[in-house]
Amino acid sequence: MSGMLASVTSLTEARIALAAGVDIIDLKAPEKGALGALPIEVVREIVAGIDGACPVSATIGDQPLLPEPVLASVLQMAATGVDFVKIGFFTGGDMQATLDTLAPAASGGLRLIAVLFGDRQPEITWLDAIAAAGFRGVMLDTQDKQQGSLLNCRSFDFLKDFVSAARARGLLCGLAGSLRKTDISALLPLAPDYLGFRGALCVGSRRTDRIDENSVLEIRNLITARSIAHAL
Ligand SMILES: O=C[C@H](O)COP(=O)(O)O
Repeated sequence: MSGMLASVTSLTEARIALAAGVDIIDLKAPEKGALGALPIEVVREIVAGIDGACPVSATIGDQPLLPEPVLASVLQMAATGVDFVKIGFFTGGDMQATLDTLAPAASGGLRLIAVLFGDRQPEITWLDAIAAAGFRGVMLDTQDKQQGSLLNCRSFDFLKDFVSAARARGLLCGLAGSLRKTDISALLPLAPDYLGFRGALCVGSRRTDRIDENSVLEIRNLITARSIAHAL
């Protein structure tokens, strides 16, 4: 049964997501990019406000995979008490050197999620190095939010192979990327651990606008209903 991740920008939005029954509350600043980071003090406020009622993840911002800056951002975000720290695999860095630098933090208990971008030609073979570095999970998202849904930029077979490869390596697996409610029926048969949303939850489907409670509930209920139907 797949779960639902909702990306929020404030404690008010986090409480709406919690009340709707989402499975992961994800903290990010959409106006700062694909994985924009919220200010540390806002993250702390939300973590305190949710108070363990639901797993919370947070992004460290759109930054190249450079070992020391990424490690510093990860440690700072982890110190807020979030359950998962999400790291974008942006170009312009050294993926293996960064994974090597993060591995001790992962083995020390930090639950790290690698976010790959379906619109940036990710390689499924990267999952070997991500798993070897001790990451807890992996997501396939999109970087350019103007290019439409994840389904517009990767084939269904690729998504199927990605989810299977993550599962085979013991990695939690999420699919996201400008997903719309009409994408849910197509994606749930792949049985990712969760589907991630921001844009579709927002007023006018504008990811930088506020989330709309009814949209959150509608997508939550669609995922639940379609998962049950698929399981029967
Ligand atoms: O992790 C999930 C992402 O926040 C999804 O955001 P999006 O729907 O704007 O692509």
